[in-house]
Amino acid sequence: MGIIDSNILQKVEKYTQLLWPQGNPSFCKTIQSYSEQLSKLDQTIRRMIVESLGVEKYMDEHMNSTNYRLRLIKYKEPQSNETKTGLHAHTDKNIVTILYQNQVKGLEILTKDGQWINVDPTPDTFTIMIGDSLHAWTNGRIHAPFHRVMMKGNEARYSIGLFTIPKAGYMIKAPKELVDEEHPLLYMPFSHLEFITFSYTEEGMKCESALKTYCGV
Ligand SMILES: O=C(O)CCC(=O)C(=O)O
Ligand SMILES: [Fe+2]
Repeated sequence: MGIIDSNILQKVEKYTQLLWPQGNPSFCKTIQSYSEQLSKLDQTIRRMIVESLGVEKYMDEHMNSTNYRLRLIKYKEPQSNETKTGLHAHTDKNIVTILYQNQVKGLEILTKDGQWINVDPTPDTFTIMIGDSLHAWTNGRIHAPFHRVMMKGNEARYSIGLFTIPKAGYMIKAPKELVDEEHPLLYMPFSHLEFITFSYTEEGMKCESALKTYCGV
């Protein structure tokens, strides 16, 4: 289930009507309040990234270039001793993803030296993932990791992801201050929507990095 603009109550109410035509105020309030609070965490993280790269002059442009989408996901228990893939290995295509989950393990991240490691968050932990669009905007300074969900055992896994997404029409382009001889431009400017569309094509799905294939220099 995916809710666009989940930090805006009217948008959540409109979506909720599809599931509960008579309305569900408690669901709406919970979703909106969760999204609003985590959007502040997202903004803190992005401000820290922009500052740490010394490109504060792009702060407003960057902060105003995004929307939020909330996704609620259920991974069924395999009900056998075999490990089953819940979600194939991928990089997120957006800016930042903030994940929260129940206490059923399954999320794995590929380290830069090629090892799959388990993510095992405590109930008071969020997992923050950088997506391809922020990786490209920082001209590769920040890594967007491959991750996947592997299910075993007999309990379902639930996760909730808040995805920060570039607004339609916004062109993702690394600030010129992040491009120099030591750091040549890695990706041509691109539209997130067009990149997503490419990533779902046969070519986009079979290449190792949809981002590199789509707009790599
Ligand atoms: O369920 C999770 O923990 C990961 C979800 C995820 O990677 C995604 O939706 O892109
Ligand atoms: Fe993901």
